[in-house]
Amino acid sequence: MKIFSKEQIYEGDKLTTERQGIHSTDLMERAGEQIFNWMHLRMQGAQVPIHVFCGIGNNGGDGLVLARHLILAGYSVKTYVVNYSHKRSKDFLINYDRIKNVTKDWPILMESEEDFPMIAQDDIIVDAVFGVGLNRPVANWVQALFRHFKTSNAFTLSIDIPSGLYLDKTPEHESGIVNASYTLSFTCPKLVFFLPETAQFTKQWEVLDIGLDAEFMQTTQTDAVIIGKYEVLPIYKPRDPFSHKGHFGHCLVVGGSYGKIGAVILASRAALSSGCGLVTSYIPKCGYTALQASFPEAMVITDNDENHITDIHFEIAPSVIAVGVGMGTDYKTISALENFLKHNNTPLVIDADGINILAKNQSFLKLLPKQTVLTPHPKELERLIGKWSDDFDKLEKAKAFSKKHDVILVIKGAHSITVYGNMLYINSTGNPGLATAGSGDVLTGIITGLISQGYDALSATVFGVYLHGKSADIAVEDYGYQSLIASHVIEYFGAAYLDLFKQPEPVEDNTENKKES
Ligand SMILES: NC(=O)C1=CN([C@@H]2O[C@H](COP(=O)(O)OP(=O)(O)OC[C@H]3O[C@@H](n4cnc5c(N)ncnc54)[C@H](OP(=O)(O)O)[C@@H]3O)[C@@H](O)[C@H]2O)[C@@H](O)CC1
Ligand SMILES: [K+]
Repeated sequence: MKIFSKEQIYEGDKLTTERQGIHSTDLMERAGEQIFNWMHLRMQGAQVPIHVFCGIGNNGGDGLVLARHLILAGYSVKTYVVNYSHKRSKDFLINYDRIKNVTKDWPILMESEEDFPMIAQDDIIVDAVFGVGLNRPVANWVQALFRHFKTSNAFTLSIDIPSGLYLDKTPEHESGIVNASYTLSFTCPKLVFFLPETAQFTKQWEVLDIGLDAEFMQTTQTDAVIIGKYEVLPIYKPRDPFSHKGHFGHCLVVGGSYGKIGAVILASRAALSSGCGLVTSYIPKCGYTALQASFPEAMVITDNDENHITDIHFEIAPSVIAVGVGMGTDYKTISALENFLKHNNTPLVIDADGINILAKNQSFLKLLPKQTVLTPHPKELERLIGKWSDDFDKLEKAKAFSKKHDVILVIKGAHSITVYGNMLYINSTGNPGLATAGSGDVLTGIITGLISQGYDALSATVFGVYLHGKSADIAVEDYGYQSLIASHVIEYFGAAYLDLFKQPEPVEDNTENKKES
């Protein structure tokens, strides 16, 4: 699913009215009606007090349309205008008149804290104060209103975006943002729903289709995409019934150190379970028995050193090499990595201490083959690209780093984001159960295994991140968040692959994107 920019949203709006021969007020009517239908389906006429807070722009206009429909359907509604500016939008004013014609009274005007109404815990708040048009800090009294929403503990439904969130930057003050229980977003989800600093402001979200022009939706290129089943299905390579293991490549996993051989076992098993033909693990001597005993499908090459990788030298011709899991940053390992990189032309996936070594020795970066995949967690990313001031700055720095070194970066997190050049691929699968030892090693193995099967590095990364999360989503049904461990994620890969061909999820459902409340 595409994530449109602010400019693209306004452009889509304009094109739709032109091409469908409708007025912008009609589009607003559709938007408000969609929200009404969503609420009506769930509330079935229940007489719960609903407080609809409207701004003075088009987000407020949506709120007025909704309030009118709710009133006409017999709900108990109070409508407020949060009068933060006198510059009212044209479509707001049209709907301001329309609601007056229905209620024979103007909505309640709010201009300061004295105007705040009582809101009981069992009431419903509709937040139509600011939409995507927010472009400067929210006035203090409006921030106080948002705090008033929060302290009421009432269910808060935000229209399009929780008010106070910008589309393209991190807000100045956390207290100036509505804490939405649910957000109904038009046309596409917003990037801020996926970033660590702002994701917390909506517990769940859903996209409502307001019928924007189909050609615009299909042909507009966006620089951010959400990766769900529909996006990965075209990537999937079906198996030829006459294929044999030689067709799916040979992965070499280099890593491990005394006490951290398990990381290599996990990555190697994950590579094989993701479908590669052969796996060889390259480890210090101390891990030989553990690896052979726990993972008999692997072949093993040992370093001359007992406890560390000190030389990366082999006679085989792998199709892809993973480096770094459990490897440590011993000075002999650093020099082994440098020598290896100087001679290597095979595609690489680098994780964990491999990334830490690159971060401290940035001259090694120019030795990487094109489209090397790096899978840092946030701390490793910071070491690699430097500190960032906020999430948007982080993404800009990651893009610049990716372009400069021609690498694919996976920013691991609740919504892992693959960055390549200017593009962001935001993963929709995964759950808090993945915050557990070894889950990163498993991801490294999957991506490596997919590259060895002939997926290009970017497709392998995007698909690998998706499968990793999907496998955890299926496994968590059996283990719960607390008991899920990295090995389970490997065991459930099969189910994750099979899930690709289950009945496709309906677009409205979006269950992959709903967070735990
Ligand atoms: N295609 C779609 O998706 C559709 C979208 N629709 C809806 O339109 C919404 C966008 O509406 P919008 O452009 O009128 O902006 P909105 O957020 O209502 O803000 C209003 C104005 O407030 C101002 N302002 C900004 N910051 C401020 C501040 N801190 N304090 C005070 N004032 C501030 C700023 O005006 P300015 O003063 O800068 O000229 C801004 O324009 C969108 O989210 C969706 O709900 C649907 O109706 C139909 C189809
Ligand atoms: K809003």
